[in-house]
Amino acid sequence: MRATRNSTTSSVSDLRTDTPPLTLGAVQTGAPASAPVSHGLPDHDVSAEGLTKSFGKTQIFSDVNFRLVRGEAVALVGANGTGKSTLLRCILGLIPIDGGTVELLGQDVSAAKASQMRQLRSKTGLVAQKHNLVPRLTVLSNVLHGLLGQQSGPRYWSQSFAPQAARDAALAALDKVGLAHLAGRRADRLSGGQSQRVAIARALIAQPKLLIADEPCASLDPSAGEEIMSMFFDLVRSEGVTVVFTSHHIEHALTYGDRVLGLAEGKLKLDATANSLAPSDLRGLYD
Ligand SMILES: Nc1ncnc2c1ncn2[C@@H]1O[C@H](COP(=O)(O)OP(=O)(O)OP(=O)(O)O)[C@@H](O)[C@H]1O
Repeated sequence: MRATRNSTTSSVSDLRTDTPPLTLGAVQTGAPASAPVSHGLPDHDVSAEGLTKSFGKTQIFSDVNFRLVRGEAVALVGANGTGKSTLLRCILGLIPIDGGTVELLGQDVSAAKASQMRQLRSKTGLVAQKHNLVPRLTVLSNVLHGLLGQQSGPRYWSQSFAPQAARDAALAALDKVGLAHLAGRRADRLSGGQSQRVAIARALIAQPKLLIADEPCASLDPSAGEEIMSMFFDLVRSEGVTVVFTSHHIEHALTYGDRVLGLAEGKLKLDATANSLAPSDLRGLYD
């Protein structure tokens, strides 16, 4: 837990007024445009410049700009329907964008060929609110599914046929989430919290560079949700994975995020380090 928070940052409770965006640009922690590169690779895993997205005639957001530094955990917050999931889908190249650019792991997503997108997806993982496990398959087989982006063919994800190395990796991933003892259980015999742990193991087995977590504990009761959040962030931090997560809990955003991005009224209204914010600074974003 973060010990103290400085609440000197202006409040966002006035987001519905015409006041300028709270801190956008002022406390930006992402790498600046001219940031040096190390080993020929950019030191950010995701960047968006002038990102604009509409569905039909409805503009969801426009001119969104940010950079996510490698290894940081970024909370994406905003009221229902402000476009958080849409932004995550744009980052992953799952839906076309209408303006600007998104760079994912050094690749312009809009310009990527299908083979490049496959490669990118094998380096990214998704943990969603609904865990989407295959109910009739074992826990181990479900975790092996996480290798699908890297290996083709059913042999790599069937518990019976997967190579020993893949099964060992799946067991190791299950061990990390405390569920190795349930490897042989059918997924539909798990509790909600256990299912989400399996989903996390499935995302981690591929050793992703970037993990997107869309409300990872929204379907769980508060105590299971706390356990999942704490375990998930311990794991991703120990493995140095860059994470973008959405949450409707202000405390989760501030506790688990290094940085908070806030969407409101079709704009990125907030980009600030978590330890510069107090809960009251975020309340306006959730209204
Ligand atoms: N495929 C789509 N076609 C048309 N409209 C869409 C589509 N996907 C999302 N929308 C609309 O875009 C807006 C943003 O949706 P999105 O799911 O990104 O919001 P959100 O901030 O993630 O919401 P929540 O917090 O409730 O999950 C909503 O008005 C939604 O109805």
